[in-house]
Amino acid sequence: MLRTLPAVFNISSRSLKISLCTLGPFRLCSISTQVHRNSRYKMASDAPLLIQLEAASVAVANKAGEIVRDIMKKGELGIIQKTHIKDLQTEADRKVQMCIATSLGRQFPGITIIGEEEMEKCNDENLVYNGKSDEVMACASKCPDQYKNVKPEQIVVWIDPLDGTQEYIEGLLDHVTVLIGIAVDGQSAAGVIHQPYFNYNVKGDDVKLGRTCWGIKGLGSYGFTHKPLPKDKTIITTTRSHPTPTVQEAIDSFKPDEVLRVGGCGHKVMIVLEGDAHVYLFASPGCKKWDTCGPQAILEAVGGRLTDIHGNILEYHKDVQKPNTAGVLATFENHDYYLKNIPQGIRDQLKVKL
Ligand SMILES: Nc1ncnc2c1ncn2[C@@H]1O[C@H](COP(=O)(O)O)[C@@H](O)[C@H]1OP(=O)(O)O
Ligand SMILES: [Mg+2]
Ligand SMILES: [Mg+2]
Ligand SMILES: [Mg+2]
Repeated sequence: MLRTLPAVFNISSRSLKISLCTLGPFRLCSISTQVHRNSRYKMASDAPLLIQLEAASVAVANKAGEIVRDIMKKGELGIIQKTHIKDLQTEADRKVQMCIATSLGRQFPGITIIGEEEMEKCNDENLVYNGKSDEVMACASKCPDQYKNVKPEQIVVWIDPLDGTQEYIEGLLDHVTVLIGIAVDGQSAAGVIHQPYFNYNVKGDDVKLGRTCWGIKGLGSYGFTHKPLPKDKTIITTTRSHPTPTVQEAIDSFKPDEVLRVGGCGHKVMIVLEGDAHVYLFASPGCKKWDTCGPQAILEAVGGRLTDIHGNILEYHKDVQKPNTAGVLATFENHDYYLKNIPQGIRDQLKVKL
């Protein structure tokens, strides 16, 4: 398997060019496909582009959840190793990325799409989906002023087709999420966290499997409920499958009453959003921009924050360094209190590389 860096998907007006950067000599693989001048896109309601893109992202994330469940049901995960033993990829990672990237790329020519996995030419039109969430489209009139006139060239869509691959492989299915982040002028603006296995171990005929949470900064976040955090203790959520001594040292510095060790960036941000942990702390460069762009928008749309461990706002323009080299700190409230708590020794170990 070619070990690749993320593909950058630039969709020009008439053809779809996929440039793949590999660890070896740079390989430009351009696949020209007639991009449907999507009449629906042209004649679409006069909802702002950002609203339409978020609506399409919610809809395609639900479709992606079906793919994730179908592949698990079939049991042929097609696991391969990327850069190291804890950096795996399955057929679900590959297929979901193709589904989301192709579906959004065809509907919204001119946007930039960056995915975690390598892109191959779409070989199955059943993967292409151009629905839009009614719930999101109904918010068109409430689109925040700063996003009303956003143009395609201002947008970068960050796709983590399957966050929590390690846990998916190990069968910890409720740790798995599908993440879509929408950045405008390099700043996280909107996001989708889809949980394909939400409720999967709840019995009952009318139990709905799967859940999609979404949010737009300046508008709000939907699909979950937040309960007040306990005042008499500190609960931290952090990695279960990528621990390092620095990650542990940072956690110890908070003297937590409880540590929830679970997989997935999206899953841990959901834990913070729902009020089950005061802080998500990952003092490691392991997370990438596709892990954080979407969850950050949803969190910030309800007053939370997601920064690196120095408190810097993460950048999401198309040329940004993909790894979040200075870690992740996410809170629903009191972000500065937790930031101040991180020892200088930890900060010195995790430098920002833009
Ligand atoms: N060392 C690493 N190598 C590869 N991916 C990592 C690493 N650390 C974190 N990640 C990515 O960040 C996510 C959050 O980390 P964790 O689950 O350990 O809390 C992981 O699910 C994984 O995303 P992905 O599963 O999409 O590859
Ligand atoms: Mg991965
Ligand atoms: Mg991920
Ligand atoms: Mg992933």
